[in-house]
Parts: sequence; C-alpha cells; structure tokens
Amino acid sequence: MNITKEQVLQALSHVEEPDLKKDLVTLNMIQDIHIEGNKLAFSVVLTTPACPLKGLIENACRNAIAHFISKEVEVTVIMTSQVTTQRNTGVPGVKNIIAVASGKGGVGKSTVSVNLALALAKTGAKVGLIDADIYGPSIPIMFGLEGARPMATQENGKTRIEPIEKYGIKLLSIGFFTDPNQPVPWRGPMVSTAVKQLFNDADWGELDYLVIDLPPGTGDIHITVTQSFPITGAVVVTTPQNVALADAKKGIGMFMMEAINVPIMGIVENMAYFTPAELPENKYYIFGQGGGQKLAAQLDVPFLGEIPLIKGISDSGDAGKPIVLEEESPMTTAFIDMAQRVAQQVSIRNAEKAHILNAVNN
Ligand SMILES: Nc1ncnc2c1ncn2[C@@H]1O[C@H](COP(=O)(O)OP(=O)(O)OP(=O)(O)O)[C@@H](O)[C@H]1O
Repeated sequence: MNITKEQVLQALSHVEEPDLKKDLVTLNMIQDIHIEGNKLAFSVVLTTPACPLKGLIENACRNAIAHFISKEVEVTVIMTSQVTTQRNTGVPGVKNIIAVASGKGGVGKSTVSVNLALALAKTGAKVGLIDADIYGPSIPIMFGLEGARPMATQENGKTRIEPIEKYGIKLLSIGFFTDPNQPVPWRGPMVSTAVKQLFNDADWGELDYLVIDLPPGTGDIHITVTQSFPITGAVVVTTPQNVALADAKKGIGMFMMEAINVPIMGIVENMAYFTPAELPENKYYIFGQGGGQKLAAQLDVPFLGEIPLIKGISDSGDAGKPIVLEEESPMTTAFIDMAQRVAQQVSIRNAEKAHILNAVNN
C-alpha cells in the first residue's frame, strides 16, 4: 500500500477537537508523521496532558484513517501535549495562572487548590502552588511542611527564593515566612508586597500551571494579584448551603467587575454530598442538591464538579498527604475529573484569546 503524508493530513482534517471546535490539522496538532509500507505513526499534540477527551480524540483519529484511507493501515497514535499560553503572566516561564477563590471561609478552598495542583501534576503537567491565604495559610500543614523555611539567596542585590518541592510540585506559602505562634496583624501594603514576592522573587522555572490559593472573600490581595499578574482564570469553590452560594455569587461578581476582569473557569461544589467510606455508591445530599450547578447555570459559567464530604479528605489534609495522592479511590477520581475540566477551560480560554489576537492582527 502506498500511503502519502497528504492523505494522512487530509483524513485527519476530518477530526474535530471537540472543545476548540476546529480540526486537528488546522490546529497544528498532528506532528511527526512516519510512514513505512502499511505502517503509520503520528503524534497528536494536545493542549494539556490533563485532556479529558484524550481517548475520544485518539479513537476519532484511528477511525478517520480507517475510513478515508484503509482499514489495512496499522496505526500508532502517540498522544502528547504542549500546554498553551496566550498571555505574558508576568512571571517568566509560567504559562498559566489559575486562581482558586471562595466567597466564604472554610468551604474547602485550600483542599481544592492542593488537590487540583497535585492532580494536574499527576497527569504529567509542570505545576506550582502559591498559598496566599494570609488569614490561615494551611498548605504547610497539608504538605507536612510546618516550620519549613525555603532557601533564599542573594543575586545581584536581589533576593531569590527557592520554592519547596514535594509530591512532584513546587510550592510556596505565606505561612513559611510567618511564625504561626505569633500571628502578625498584616497591613495592606505589607500584604501586597509579601504576596507579590511569592510570584516575582521565586525561582519557579518552567511551569504549565501556577495555582494560587487566595484568601476567602474579596479583598486587597485579590486586587493586588489580579492587577499585577494576568490570571488565566478563576475557580470558585462553594459548599451547597444557600449562605455559601450567595457569597460565591459575590466572589464571582468581583472577578467579573470591569476593573478586575478575570475569566471565571467555573464553580466547584465541595462537600456536595456525604458518602460513607464502606458504601461509596450511597450519596446523601445533606445540605441540599444541585445548588452549585444551578448557580453556574444562572451565571453562565462552567460547572467543574462535585466533591463529596469524606472524612478521609480532612484526615489526609491533617496528615500532610493530600488524598489525590492515593492510587485508587473515588476521591482521587473526583479530583482528577475536576482538574481535567479546569485544564480544559484553560485550553479553551487560550484558544479563544489566540482567535481574538489573530482577528486583530489580520
Ligand atoms: N470534601 C471534604 N470532606 C471532608 N473534609 C473536608 C472537605 N473539604 C475540606 N474539608 C476539611 O474542612 C476544613 C476546611 O477546609 P480548607 O482549609 O480547605 O478550607 P478553606 O476554604 O481553605 O478555609 P479558609 O477559609 O480557612 O482558607 C479542613 O479541615 C479540611 O480538611
């Protein structure tokens, strides 16, 4: 059989990337085509290793080759990725900044930030995490790093902070620089300077995603961060109760304000239902069902998933080993699904931005 590269590209131009709504060839996602007799190999370069549609896209490619060329072709598809970016994040080497916020305190914003960062890393992405929650930095405890002090060096009169590496991600917490036994009353300008240093003075290296755990509510830090660094998008965490949902709505309203203008990547409903460890298929919606989903529909923003209330989540946080690190548990699946949806939103935003930039330049 004589297959040509043109035939392969022609066949694969019938495969659409479901999120980006263009075909794989136009999106330049097909690379390294090798043909030897009836053997064909090529790479599909996805926009994130956390792509939830990986399997679907691979199958569509195989079907297109069988349909448009021949069923006799032996196809090897290599699924790889190159995370996209469309803006200068203000932090060299960092492609995307994802802010995690909540209207109310205690809804599980830090739990979601940590498990989101680790889930993205688990899919193969390069990930960093900043804990900017000055009122209660909980990330040191969740990583078993209480009392840790990151290395700092002086370079040409500038301080360089080395983020701490654990469980495959790089992290810095405002808590590494304060004494938990002597809470300092932070003043506005001090906070802004300290938080900016976590971005600017740290050696983050190359990162696909930098996740930032913001303090609850809306305040100075939100304004500092969103105005100093172009955020790819915000993930808003809520619990199902009406008070939490009302506060989440306020939080989303803040990001949507003209002066702030951060895209909302979606809502995560934490503690959505209770599941007993011994009966994981039983779901008890003790605080009411579907509130997060309804809010997302009302505000026309994506819904990123429900995370159950499970004692293991809080135990693992306290024990310094977040639950998503467990190999096989329904919780790991819930957090990985959520992380995939977040990565999907990042890719969609970046593609939309590229489209707008192209339209402006042409
Ligand atoms: N899905 C869950 N199941 C069980 N416990 C949870 C869950 N999510 C969070 N928790 C627990 O609830 C408490 C608060 O969570 P977390 O610190 O993540 O909230 P937060 O919104 O970041 O709080 P803060 O307002 O202090 O920043 C922690 O003890 C955490 O372990």
